[in-house]
Amino acid sequence: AQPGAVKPVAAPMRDLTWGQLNFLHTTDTHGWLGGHFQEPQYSADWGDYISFAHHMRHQADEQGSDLLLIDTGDRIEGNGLYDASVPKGLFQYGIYAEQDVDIICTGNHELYQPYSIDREHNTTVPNFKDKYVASNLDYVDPETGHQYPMAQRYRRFKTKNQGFDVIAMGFIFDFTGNAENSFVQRVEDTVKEGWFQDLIREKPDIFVVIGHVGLRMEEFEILFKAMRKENWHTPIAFFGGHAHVRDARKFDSLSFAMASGRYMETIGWMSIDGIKNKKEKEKDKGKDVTIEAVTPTFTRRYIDNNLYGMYHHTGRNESSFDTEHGKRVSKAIDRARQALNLDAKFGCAPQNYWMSRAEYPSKDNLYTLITDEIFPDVIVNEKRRDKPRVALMNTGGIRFDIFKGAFTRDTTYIVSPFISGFRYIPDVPYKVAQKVIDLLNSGGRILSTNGADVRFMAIPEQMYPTPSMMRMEKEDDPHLELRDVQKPLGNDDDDDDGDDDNPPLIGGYTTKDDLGDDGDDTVHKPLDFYMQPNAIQSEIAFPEDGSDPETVDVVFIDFIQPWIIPALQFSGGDYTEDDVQSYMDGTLTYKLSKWISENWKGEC
Ligand SMILES: Nc1ccn([C@@H]2O[C@H](COP(=O)(O)O)[C@@H](O)[C@H]2O)c(=O)n1
Repeated sequence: AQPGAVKPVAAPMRDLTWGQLNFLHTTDTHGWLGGHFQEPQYSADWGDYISFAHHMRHQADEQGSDLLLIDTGDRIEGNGLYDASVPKGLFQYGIYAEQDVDIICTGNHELYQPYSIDREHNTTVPNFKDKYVASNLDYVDPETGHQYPMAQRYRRFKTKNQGFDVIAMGFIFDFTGNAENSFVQRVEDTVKEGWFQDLIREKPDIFVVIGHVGLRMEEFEILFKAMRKENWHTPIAFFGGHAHVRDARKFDSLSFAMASGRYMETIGWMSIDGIKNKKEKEKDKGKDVTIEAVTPTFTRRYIDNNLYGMYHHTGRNESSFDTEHGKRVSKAIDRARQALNLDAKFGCAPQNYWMSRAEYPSKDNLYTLITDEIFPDVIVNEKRRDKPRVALMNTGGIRFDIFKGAFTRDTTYIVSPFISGFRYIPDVPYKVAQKVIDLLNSGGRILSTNGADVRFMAIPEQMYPTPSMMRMEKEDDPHLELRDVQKPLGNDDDDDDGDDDNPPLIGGYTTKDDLGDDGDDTVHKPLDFYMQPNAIQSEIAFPEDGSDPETVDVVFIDFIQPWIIPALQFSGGDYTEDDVQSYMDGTLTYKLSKWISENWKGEC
């Protein structure tokens, strides 16, 4: 773990089940290679993960099973380690590549900016060579316009110990926000491609389909159906991401999918037993047993990313766990963090502000802080200072909670990593402008049928409800309180009895998935979760007498322009992109850090 990170706490643990073929899975790490400094359960860093994987591979070798490492994208954006350097990712790419990942693919965050697409193409793909798979993603050379696969479309290889014949593919969901030097092919089109149709007729021992795809999105279903149509008997293991949740889904008795959370909080574990290789299948045929009888068994665990759990699962301890390689990488992370001055303090948060652990609006809610205190101060165009305005942003633009205490350079990028700025449409009749926020928050179908799916403004966890989310108590409440749903760890361990042999439960993920509710490796106390709106709004410089203004400036974070224009049109405003202008200089990230340094001056 990094110097200064809180130590993990003891907790009741569930063991890992090993099979013939085993996997460790990371996804949506978003630059959190240093781990979580303030949350004990997620405080291991990338160097620790390297040591952990080393011991787990060793264990696999000893017992003659296999272990493969998977990563399903969104490795960048969301932490100072990536975002604070110029150019972005100066240290991140090299540190990440120290882990020996066996199958790796791309996420949407690698594709938002031309720069990060180029880095993927000229750095990550060469770093991982034949381990990188890009089944529906092309790179487009900006100079020549030449379009070609970002990496190989699939990977076929034999596992080290069991000699399983594996065919692996790597997908990204049908993402449309990618920059022009990339091309994402819709999955429904990829499955019609000749190479795909030929490949799924092959008879490997197992297909491993990885993807930056939420398990409840339709892309994996399309792939599953296309594969099963031509290949009834080969097991398929899916690894997904994007939705930032712990989840597992059973497609049929031979196919299983898991997703492993976000931000280096979770390391996914899947094991498969009962896979038959070619020789065994032939033997069965001799005994007149048909290959239809092959029924693999799948298990899954969501490992909390901390040293307590890593020691537990490897049977090691403080003196026997670290490898030289792991230690070297932890040190490299520390050096990079220092070079980037990530601990530089902008201010002291007077309390915790939660994204979804507190209801919106309420005094502990981070979005309430933004609408009530930050926006009124920072959303100002000096030439239009006195003009009444509504200022809108999407809740998905905020990525993490603010904890009481030091708010650092690192925190700034953790909370607000994007480079989005503010635009506006001047002098919109208020009777038009006032309808926009409701359309963004509840006009889902109206906007979505016009190509602006409002789910994609919200935090990823809310986009595709999982069984955890379904465990709701008040279904018709718009600010739904979910009990027992997965939520990150809290430090509210009020049960603490100080008894280490029987450790008290600490708040954290209590995942429910298609296999049940025993997936988390750490038994947690559940935390509350409140659904948040897709977008939030501040009304600024409105008439003091409480009357409605005639017109307002509609100011919005640039990311939501594709929703704002149709919402205005549905509200009766005849606006197009041509009416949009820049409102002020500076990104949300910059405005936020400036506001904090001016307003949270206390000691911490
Ligand atoms: N410039 C951006 C980019 C993304 N968002 C929000 O993030 C969501 C996607 O998050 P993933 O980590 O799951 O890819 C997206 O739907 C937006 O809500 C943003 O606000 N600004």
